[in-house]
Amino acid sequence: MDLIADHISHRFGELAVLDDVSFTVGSGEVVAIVGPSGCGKSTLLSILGGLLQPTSGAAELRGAPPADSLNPLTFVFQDFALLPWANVEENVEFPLLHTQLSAAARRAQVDDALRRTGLTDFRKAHPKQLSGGMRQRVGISRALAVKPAILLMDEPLSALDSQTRELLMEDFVRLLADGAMGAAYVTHNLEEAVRLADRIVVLSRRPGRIREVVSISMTRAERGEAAARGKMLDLQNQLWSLIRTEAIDAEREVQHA
Ligand SMILES: Nc1ncnc2c1ncn2[C@@H]1O[C@H](COP(=O)(O)OP(=O)(O)OP(=O)(O)O)[C@@H](O)[C@H]1O
Repeated sequence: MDLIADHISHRFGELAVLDDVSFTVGSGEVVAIVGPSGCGKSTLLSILGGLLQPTSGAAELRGAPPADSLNPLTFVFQDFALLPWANVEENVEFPLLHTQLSAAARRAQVDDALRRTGLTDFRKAHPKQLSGGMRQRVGISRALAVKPAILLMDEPLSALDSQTRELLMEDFVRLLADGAMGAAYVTHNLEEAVRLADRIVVLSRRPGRIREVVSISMTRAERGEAAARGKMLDLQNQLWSLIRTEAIDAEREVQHA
């Protein structure tokens, strides 16, 4: 199943936020979306997920979803968005409650999602008992429970310290390895983009237009190897050189606002 951004433009009143953005997230593909602060990345993700109607253009899904998918597009949020009063398994089961699934089928799906994120032993814990990294694993597990075709991730690791972020990136590499699930991945962090994405959409400052689409030819497994470090840094520098001037302008604009 493909997710298509088809000539998307968006305004909030007078404020032009996105300008004619088109790209495709192919089946099993990870597309990172990077760009200066305020260039419209989160707005674009909301449009892709159907939460917001663009001023013009459209977000479209093409092709059949996986047979057992309850929700082909599923969000993973920066702040985890967990229910504080519910334990881990209840949080993961939550999106399944109003589906046709039997209690036994729900249980099987929750068990599978918990296993894939290493949370089986934490199923009775409450969010406040968990570290930030484990909370985000619950957020990811909840997304996996509906068997999505494409994850929509908005800065999923930015609330985490650098070591936890590294571990979660390894989790993502593992979860994405079989190519069954794709992702649109909004991030400020160019290391995450280079490590996880097949292609990186670089937006200009607001109104966000596509400046460039950078393809990463190495496999994700290769990128984790020490020998790839130099190449990875080159790619990050290439991205930073595309963004830097506009990031400075965007920062000044925010400070003067
Ligand atoms: N609901 C809204 N109403 C009005 N303006 C909005 C709304 N949501 C976002 N904006 C504005 O639209 C612009 C783009 O916001 P958005 O959050 O999409 O950018 P971003 O690239 O994700 O930002 P950041 O990099 O800081 O996370 C910003 O100027 C923001 O203030």
